[in-house]
Amino acid sequence: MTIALGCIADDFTGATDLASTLVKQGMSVIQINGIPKQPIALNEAEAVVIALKSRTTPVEQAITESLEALQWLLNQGAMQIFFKYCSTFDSTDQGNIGPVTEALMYALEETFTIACPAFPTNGRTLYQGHLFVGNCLLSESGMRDHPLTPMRDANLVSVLDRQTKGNVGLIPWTTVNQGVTAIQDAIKKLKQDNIQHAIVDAITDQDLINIGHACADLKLITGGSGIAMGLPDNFRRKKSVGNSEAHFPLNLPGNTAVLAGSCSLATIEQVATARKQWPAFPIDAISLADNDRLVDEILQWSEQHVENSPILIYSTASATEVTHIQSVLGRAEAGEMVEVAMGKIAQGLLERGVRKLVVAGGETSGAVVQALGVNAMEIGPEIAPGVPWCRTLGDPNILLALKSGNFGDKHFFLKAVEQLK
Ligand SMILES: Nc1ncnc2c1ncn2[C@@H]1O[C@H](COP(=O)(O)OP(=O)(O)OP(=O)(O)O)[C@@H](O)[C@H]1O
Ligand SMILES: O=C(O)[C@@H](O)C(=O)CO
Repeated sequence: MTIALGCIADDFTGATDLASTLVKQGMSVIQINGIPKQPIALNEAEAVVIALKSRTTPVEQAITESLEALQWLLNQGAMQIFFKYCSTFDSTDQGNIGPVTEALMYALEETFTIACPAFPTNGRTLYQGHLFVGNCLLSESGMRDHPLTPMRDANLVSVLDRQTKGNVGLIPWTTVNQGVTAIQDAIKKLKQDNIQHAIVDAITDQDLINIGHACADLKLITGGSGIAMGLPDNFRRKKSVGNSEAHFPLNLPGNTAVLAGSCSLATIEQVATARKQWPAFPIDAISLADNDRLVDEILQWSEQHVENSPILIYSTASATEVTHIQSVLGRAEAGEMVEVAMGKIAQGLLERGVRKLVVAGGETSGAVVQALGVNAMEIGPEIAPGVPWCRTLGDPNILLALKSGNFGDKHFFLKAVEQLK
């Protein structure tokens, strides 16, 4: 059995977001964390999402890993490749979206692709090439102050142009709104005009479905999870996928914990709400650098509470606090240090009987999933748009919810735990 769609996600929360979108559209999907080192039972999966932690790694490393993932997916028979990045286009002028896209295009001998991060259900829309988050431009949203990829330009044609060797064009909403044939004609015209990348406007789910249908014959599609909504239909038309429903019970015995390493605005609110209900431990990043016993202290603290209640452990801090911490420790160093600590805390929590774990933040989720050695997961019920519960395949046997920093309303952590009852 070969797979139909092969996906490469540049972070772990993004991967579950995409996998959940495909599952909701009736595809059977497995998420694999990292490039598989051994054969993995694909259990008749129609799509595989390989989760990488390549959003903020050095460009060359992101390219190498993405190409390895590509080769693995092609070896499984993938007929189309999807490169998933963040709905807020998280990247820097050096990359990694542009360089990874171009490396994948070269390897696939493809001369054209689209870039569409829109995700209207979560407030990300694209108009005239400009990305909006809710009612403000990306550059005026909380993403302005992201700890690793501050986004200060909302014009994605310019942003992508700075990251690519090829030429970047636009398929505007006036075209997208005319439907599939108009989008296909625009793609033909852009190709004739020697354009290699098109930012594609999208405001509604119907726009995304039409764009997905119009791109049935592209070897590579890039974007957020929204654009994947139309893809299962393309394969269904070719009779290469069926209509599956993913369900598994959320009744695993064991303790429950939430680890938040995201400093995004939605997570800040979610932490503020949950800490009023549950025992909570704030991690001070500067103390983490000074005190090499802090992780052990946190785990000792967890032992006093975790049998009786879900617990929350968070490094989440405001933009002002993060700026201060980064001025003391360095941007990358602070991020890395908190991620390593979160990985060790997650390992310690599993040793203390935690079997249900919510993690907030893509980089944080990557660090935690890698520390726990979770190789693959299947996708279960959604807690909020873009965030499903997942069940690990193999050891350790746990339930995981990997939440993108800015997803979910302020009750998200409480809702996630409520679903376990
Ligand atoms: N208090 C802090 N000070 C400085 N850096 C921090 C702090 N807390 C967390 N970090 C780092 O900030 C980064 C947050 O990125 P992460 O991807 O986990 O969250 P996010 O960007 O909000 O989520 P997503 O990528 O899903 O949108 C991580 O590298 C994390 O270690
Ligand atoms: O697209 C999104 O916003 C998310 O899936 C994500 O990638 C956050 O890291």
